[in-house]
Amino acid sequence: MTEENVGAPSGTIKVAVLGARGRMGRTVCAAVEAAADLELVASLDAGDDLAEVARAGADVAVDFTVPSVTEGNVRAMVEAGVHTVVGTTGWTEQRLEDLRNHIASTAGGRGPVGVLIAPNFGLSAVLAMTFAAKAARYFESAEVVELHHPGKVDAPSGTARHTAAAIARSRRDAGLDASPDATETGFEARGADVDGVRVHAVRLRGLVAHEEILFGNEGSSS
Ligand SMILES: NC(=O)C1=CN([C@@H]2O[C@H](COP(=O)(O)OP(=O)(O)OC[C@H]3O[C@@H](n4cnc5c(N)ncnc54)[C@H](O)[C@@H]3O)[C@@H](O)[C@H]2O)C=CC1
Ligand SMILES: O=C(O)C1=N[C@H](C(=O)O)C[C@H](O)C1
Repeated sequence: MTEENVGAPSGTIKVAVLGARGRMGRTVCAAVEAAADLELVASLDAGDDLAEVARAGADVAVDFTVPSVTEGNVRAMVEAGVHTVVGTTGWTEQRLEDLRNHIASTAGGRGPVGVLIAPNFGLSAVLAMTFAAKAARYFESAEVVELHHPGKVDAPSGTARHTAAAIARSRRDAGLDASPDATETGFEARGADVDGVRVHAVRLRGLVAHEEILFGNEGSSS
């Protein structure tokens, strides 16, 4: 075995895609079909039978569906012993905790099951979240603005929620107080409160996905 293929899978990985007719699902199907070491064995969308994933012998399922169904899908995959990668947003801390408990209490006939849930796989988004968490401790004020296409069903975006939660954690660890805010009326114009960080969601035809992370101190904002 050469150094390059240490840890590489010994054979082709069989992949099922849930939400296969959607924007991301179609992209994932195309990427799987283009990869030499992956095989697309099932492409499911709304109304299809999830049991097809196990019947097709999938090793891994990729879920890009909608927030209202993703948790049920993942539970079904865990019960079928299929590892799952989830890009679908809408997960809350409570839903994640419930899923952890479900995984722990489900004896998978095919051994331990891994589940990866990420609201964004984009390099720029992951770096932005990392840098935001680092910067947060140095600023009195922090707010997040996300801008998306009008077909998006959840608000704020999963990425914005994740960003705000990371900023909030960093502020707590640094012992910072709440961001200053003298608002007395019109709270509905101040965005969602995610762990004490205000998050604003814009929906505009022509946009795809953007995020702005704003920090401010007296005399210095970015
Ligand atoms: N993690 C990431 O990097 C990214 C995450 N997303 C998230 O992924 C999700 C999907 O986004 P899009 O592809 O743009 O949405 P979309 O609306 O284009 O596709 C969703 C698909 O799921 C299908 N679906 C609905 N119920 C289903 C069920 N019970 N079983 C199987 N399929 C079902 C729909 O028919 C549709 O084809 C959203 O939550 C979005 O926020 C989107 C882009 C990147
Ligand atoms: O629905 C989308 O389009 C996107 N959703 C994800 C999110 O909610 O963060 C990721 C990206 O913003 C695109």
